[in-house]
Amino acid sequence: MRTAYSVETVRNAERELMARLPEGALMQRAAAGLAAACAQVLGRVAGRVYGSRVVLLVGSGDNGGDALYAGARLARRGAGVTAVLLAPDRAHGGGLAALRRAGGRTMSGESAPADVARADLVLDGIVGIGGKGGLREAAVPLADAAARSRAAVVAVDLPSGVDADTGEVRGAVVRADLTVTFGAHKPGLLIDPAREYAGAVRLVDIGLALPAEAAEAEALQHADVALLLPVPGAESDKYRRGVVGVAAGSARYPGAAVLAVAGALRGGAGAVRYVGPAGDAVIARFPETLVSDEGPKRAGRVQAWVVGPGAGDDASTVAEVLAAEVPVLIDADGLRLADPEAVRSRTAPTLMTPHAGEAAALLGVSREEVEGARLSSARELAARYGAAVLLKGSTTVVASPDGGPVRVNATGTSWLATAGSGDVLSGLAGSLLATGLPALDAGSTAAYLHGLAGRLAARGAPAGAHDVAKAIPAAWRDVRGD
Ligand SMILES: NC(=O)C1=CN([C@@H]2O[C@H](COP(=O)(O)OP(=O)(O)OC[C@H]3O[C@@H](n4cnc5c(N)ncnc54)[C@H](OP(=O)(O)O)[C@@H]3O)[C@@H](O)[C@H]2O)[C@@H](O)CC1
Ligand SMILES: [K+]
Repeated sequence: MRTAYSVETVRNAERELMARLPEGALMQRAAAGLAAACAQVLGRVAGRVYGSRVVLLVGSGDNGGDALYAGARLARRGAGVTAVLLAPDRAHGGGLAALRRAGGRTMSGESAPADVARADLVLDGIVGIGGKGGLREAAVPLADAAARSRAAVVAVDLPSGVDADTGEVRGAVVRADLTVTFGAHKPGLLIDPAREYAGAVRLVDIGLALPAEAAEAEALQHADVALLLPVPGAESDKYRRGVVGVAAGSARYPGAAVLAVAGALRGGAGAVRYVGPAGDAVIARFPETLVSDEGPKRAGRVQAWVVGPGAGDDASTVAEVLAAEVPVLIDADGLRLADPEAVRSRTAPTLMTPHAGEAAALLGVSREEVEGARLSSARELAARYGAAVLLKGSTTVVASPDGGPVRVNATGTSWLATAGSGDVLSGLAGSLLATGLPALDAGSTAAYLHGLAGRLAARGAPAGAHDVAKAIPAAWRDVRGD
């Protein structure tokens, strides 16, 4: 699990640890890890540290201090290190002295872009967790020069200018190839749009003790998902494995039903019941489906429902499903048709799976606002509806109605932005709900498998939603290491 903590939590842990350590010890740990990472990068881009050209972009806080001390370590190994001081009279004194002792030189910002252009490595120490808003004006030409240069850009703690707590980006920011972060991941390193600017992320342990219950966001990894995946025991029959009901599709959109069933069949439930007008299309493709056209109430027992994909304007089916006392996943048209009060008053878990446009409509804001503030949008929707919310997109986030860390999915790929891919995801997540996984686990596990399946199906070329569904078993095997 990659776990991210808020700036406040990190600062508290830092204070506690600092009180027990000699002054400056934490910064030395950070700088040592940072310098080691930079040395590796230099090995790749310049062949070696000795003789390579390093430019440090140094702001007025401790983030700049980290950069200066790391620069000093690289200078001692023979790198030519130049520190560009954005606020010369406020740069970290100890760091500056260390760099000068090691033979590094300093300069102010104006003539720096030329040096940046010639560098092998640019170390972004403009601002870290103490930053507010995007980059200030003086730093923008340097960030631009770094982006244009062939240098590798390594961000200290965070790409400067991004919001550490939310992943929001307001204004100019540094684009890094690698971010070396200290003590803990920050939510902004896991959530788009900020995540995209961080490049690869490496965590340097500096000994902070972070309370698990204070986590703000977490990203599942293979091992976590492997533990969550339901595996049938020797005693299982199809009913014990769970039956998922899919109420989806319409005469106009039969494909949504087929794709939701395609996902549901690969999500671990023992059987899939389909209810709706697309039964013939579903059976033609998946003869193992139990089909009925008598509505959800009369369909027979299920352990979870999926409602909404391709539903058109069929509000009564949505209402009927919401009245069921089993977990319900609401997607697509169902999100628009569901009565908010009926969702809020449900006693069994509900999982809503909007994309940014659907979330925006439910929140009464623009799509851009949701895309720029994924974390708060998902949390806000979850609180309003008393439901778990899986907000799909460049980073899929899943928020619980009762707070706690959001799950952030790291497996997504832009190849998944294809028609019908959401229908597959809803079937898959509903199937996992039917096996008994809680909504947060079902949603995040489904997003993980779905992302992986998307990658496996695409392998760098366009793939249709049905290809993604077909690749789910391979994703499952990959996660379990079979
Ligand atoms: N936590 C830990 O355990 C450890 C933390 N460590 C390190 O300390 C870092 C935090 O240091 P920090 O607190 O000094 O804040 P930092 O990020 O340098 O920024 C503050 C300065 O930036 C300025 N500034 C603000 N906004 C700006 C903007 N948009 N654009 C430009 N400038 C802006 C602001 O200026 P002012 O507003 O005062 O004019 C202020 O002077 C942390 O990220 C990590 O690297 C490690 O060394 C060891 C362990
Ligand atoms: K930085």
